[in-house]
Amino acid sequence: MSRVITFVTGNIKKLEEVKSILGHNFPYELRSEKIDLPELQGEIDEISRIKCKEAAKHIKGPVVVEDTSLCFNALKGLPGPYIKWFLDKLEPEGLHKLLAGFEDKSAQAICTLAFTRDENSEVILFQGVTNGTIVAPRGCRDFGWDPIFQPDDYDKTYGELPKETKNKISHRYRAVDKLREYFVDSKKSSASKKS
Ligand SMILES: O=c1nc[nH]c2c1ncn2[C@H]1C[C@H](O)[C@@H](COP(=O)(O)OP(=O)(O)OP(=O)(O)O)O1
Ligand SMILES: [Mg+2]
Repeated sequence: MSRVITFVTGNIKKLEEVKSILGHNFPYELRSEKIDLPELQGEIDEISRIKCKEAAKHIKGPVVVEDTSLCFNALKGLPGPYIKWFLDKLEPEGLHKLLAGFEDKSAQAICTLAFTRDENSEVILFQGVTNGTIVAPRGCRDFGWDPIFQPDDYDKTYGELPKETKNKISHRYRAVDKLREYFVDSKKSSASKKS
């Protein structure tokens, strides 16, 4: 496989986090391309697979895409993959208020990375989940719903935690770590085949 993988995303904050989590310990060059890909309705895995195929059609080479869901347990997993549209209209305050009538404020942040070599290859998914609680907004408002998501075992929201801490425990960290492992291992086995 060529040494370049293109990360197709319209979200600069995601890109920053993925690059910082990957660090220098990744055997491929990650380039980014900003394309607003269609995201169909459906289940998380299916949305990611189709988004990835779409990206591969544009790039004509190895691509990775990312889709982030925020699932409220009291709402049986909604907003889930539709979090972007809920956030745009309701802002973090309104998202928190959605749960006003419910005792259960627990939620799951889910990052799904989808990789394919090209349009006709299979799509491989790497998923990371971080459990937490939805709270009234606190902290930095730079990135999406960070101010209302308080990960389990922490008394601060993603928006209050230092970036380095978020990047060690986040849904994105857990997904990127699986992807890195996959590529580091596949690099090792192709190197050993050559020798
Ligand atoms: O760690 C995060 N902390 C807080 N907010 C976050 C995070 N990660 C994604 N988000 C927001 C961005 C978007 O409002 C929605 C996911 O939607 P999602 O379609 O995956 O992202 P997007 O459209 O911004 O970028 P892309 O071009 O990669 O699809 O949640
Ligand atoms: Mg999107």
